[in-house]
Amino acid sequence: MGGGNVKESGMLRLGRILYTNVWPVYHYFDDSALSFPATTRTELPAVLNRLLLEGELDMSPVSSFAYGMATDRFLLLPDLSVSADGPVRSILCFSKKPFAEAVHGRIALTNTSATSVNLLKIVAEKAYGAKPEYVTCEPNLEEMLEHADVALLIGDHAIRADWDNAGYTVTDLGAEWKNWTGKSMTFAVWTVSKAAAGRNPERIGELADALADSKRRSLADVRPVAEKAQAELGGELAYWQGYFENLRYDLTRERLEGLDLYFRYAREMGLLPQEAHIEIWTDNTRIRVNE
Ligand SMILES: C=C(O[C@@H]1C=C(C(=O)O)C=C[C@H]1O)C(=O)O
Repeated sequence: MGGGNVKESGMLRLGRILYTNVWPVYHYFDDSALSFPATTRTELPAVLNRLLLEGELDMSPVSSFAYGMATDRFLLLPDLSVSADGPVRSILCFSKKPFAEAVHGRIALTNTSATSVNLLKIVAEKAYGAKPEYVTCEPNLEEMLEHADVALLIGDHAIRADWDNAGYTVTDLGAEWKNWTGKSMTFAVWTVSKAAAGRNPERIGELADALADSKRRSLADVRPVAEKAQAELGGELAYWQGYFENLRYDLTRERLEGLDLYFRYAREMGLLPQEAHIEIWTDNTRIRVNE
């Protein structure tokens, strides 16, 4: 069945990030329990970014940078993000020399990310005054460091590489951003296309509620999510509990300030083609009903 048919049948096309960091938002979410038909594609962030921007998805978490590329066509679901107010633990630079030295050389960037690769460019060039050379690579640490001074990995690739760390210096990009700007950093946001939001506001409301509800239940007790992560990826239960408790899944004023600054720097460096104006979806139908 082609994309056109899916659209005509009223199916809502959802995305989901493949990495463990989004699990609290999905642990108690079931797309088949929604009152309307929906399909979910689970992919690496870079793939979801492309699918969303090409109009192949109606609602998806994506790299916040990808949202910044097209704020005119998309809205953010409220109170959802993958953020960190300091160390994130899974967005890591590996280097053989201290980061402040290595950052002036050659940087290997994972091809799975958009937010973090641009965050590293901002930090390297604005905070460290570096003019590095960048190469984009598959997320394989040993291969990356054969040809580069710094390797950036994100998500589960970063977590596994950190566990196997063979003595590399590890620099957490969330911590770098916080130390430099004093702000939190938002890596992923849940976006809905303005077209889909206009067509089906009730469905978007139901979806936003279901995701928020799953998140609330997961964060009230992260143990079940941490146990699932341990069963599927290994590691210690305490590691996963600490990992999920450290991440921020909200979209408060503080998060938006951090994201806004990131977009501003990205624009200044020519990484974003235009200014990014953040706009959050609100359920106008519900407000009208309640008035
Ligand atoms: C916290 C993380 O955030 C991820 C980072 C992304 C990016 O750099 O583009 C995209 C989605 C997020 O899930 C992580 O990967 O560890």
